[in-house]
Amino acid sequence: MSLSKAPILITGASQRVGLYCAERLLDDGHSLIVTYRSEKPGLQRLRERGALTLHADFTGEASILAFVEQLKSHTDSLRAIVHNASAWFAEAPGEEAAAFAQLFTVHMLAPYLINLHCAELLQRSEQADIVHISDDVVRKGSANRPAYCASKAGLDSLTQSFAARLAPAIKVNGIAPALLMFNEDDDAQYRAKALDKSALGFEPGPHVIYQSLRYLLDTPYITGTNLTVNGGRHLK
Ligand SMILES: NC(=O)C1=CN([C@@H]2O[C@H](COP(=O)(O)OP(=O)(O)OC[C@H]3O[C@@H](n4cnc5c(N)ncnc54)[C@H](OP(=O)(O)O)[C@@H]3O)[C@@H](O)[C@H]2O)C=CC1
Ligand SMILES: Nc1nc2c(c(=O)[nH]1)N=C([C@H](O)[C@@H](O)CO)CN2
Repeated sequence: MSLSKAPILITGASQRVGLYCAERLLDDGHSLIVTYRSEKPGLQRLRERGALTLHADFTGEASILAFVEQLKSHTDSLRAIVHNASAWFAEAPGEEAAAFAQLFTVHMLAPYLINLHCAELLQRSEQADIVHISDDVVRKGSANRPAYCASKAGLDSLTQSFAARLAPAIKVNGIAPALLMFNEDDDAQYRAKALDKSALGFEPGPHVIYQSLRYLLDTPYITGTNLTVNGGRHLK
């Protein structure tokens, strides 16, 4: 499938924030390519709306580079890359190294290799952006999920490095959310505790990430920046 104008690529867009932003970008008239790891109901709607859905499980260098080759067989340019794919879990006792490797791969190695190998596609677009979806938790660290937090901290470093390396043709920025959307299995106690951590105290939902993404895509003079979208967690 060859796409007309330079598409936007969002990784991990089969559900939740990625799926929501994909729908909004289609509403805005963008061509869209999304990656998914497992087939989910929302993907069919994206396909019906003309998005190209590519399967990708970022498990290591080979699978990441295989995805890049698959992507390049469908398009020779990109308007933007949104690195949204992510895993969020605490390392299980005895499985710490495997967990760290998995989180490093999805949050750092995949954005790193995709940016390196797809910069040429972005350079063919008049406006070009890379957006890394990070996490406000990097600000203070995480006792419960140190490996997750470290991998997101590494992603923040990549934001600055690629911003310096790819300027002026490509802007590179991050978005650092705190609580956006609860997961189904989050109980009432967890939800109350999480809401109490921010000054604004509510679950914002995925629209605040779309608003942040729209701002970064539309503003020509921002690069190397990490937008904090945390409801004022740093105030408490
Ligand atoms: N939700 C929240 O409250 C917050 C989210 N964030 C960040 O915002 C972004 C979106 O969050 P959310 O929508 O909750 O994300 P999800 O937890 O729903 O994960 C997004 C997608 O990433 C995919 N994924 C996971 N591992 C891999 C992998 N190895 N290779 C390819 N794809 C993979 C998942 O695929 P599959 O469906 O197969 O599991 C999933 O569909 C993430 O980067 C997250 O870290 C930050 C702070 C708070
Ligand atoms: N990939 C994911 N990352 C994160 C998630 C999630 O569901 N998937 N959720 C959070 C929490 O909402 C946290 O911000 C508040 O407890 C963090 N990252």
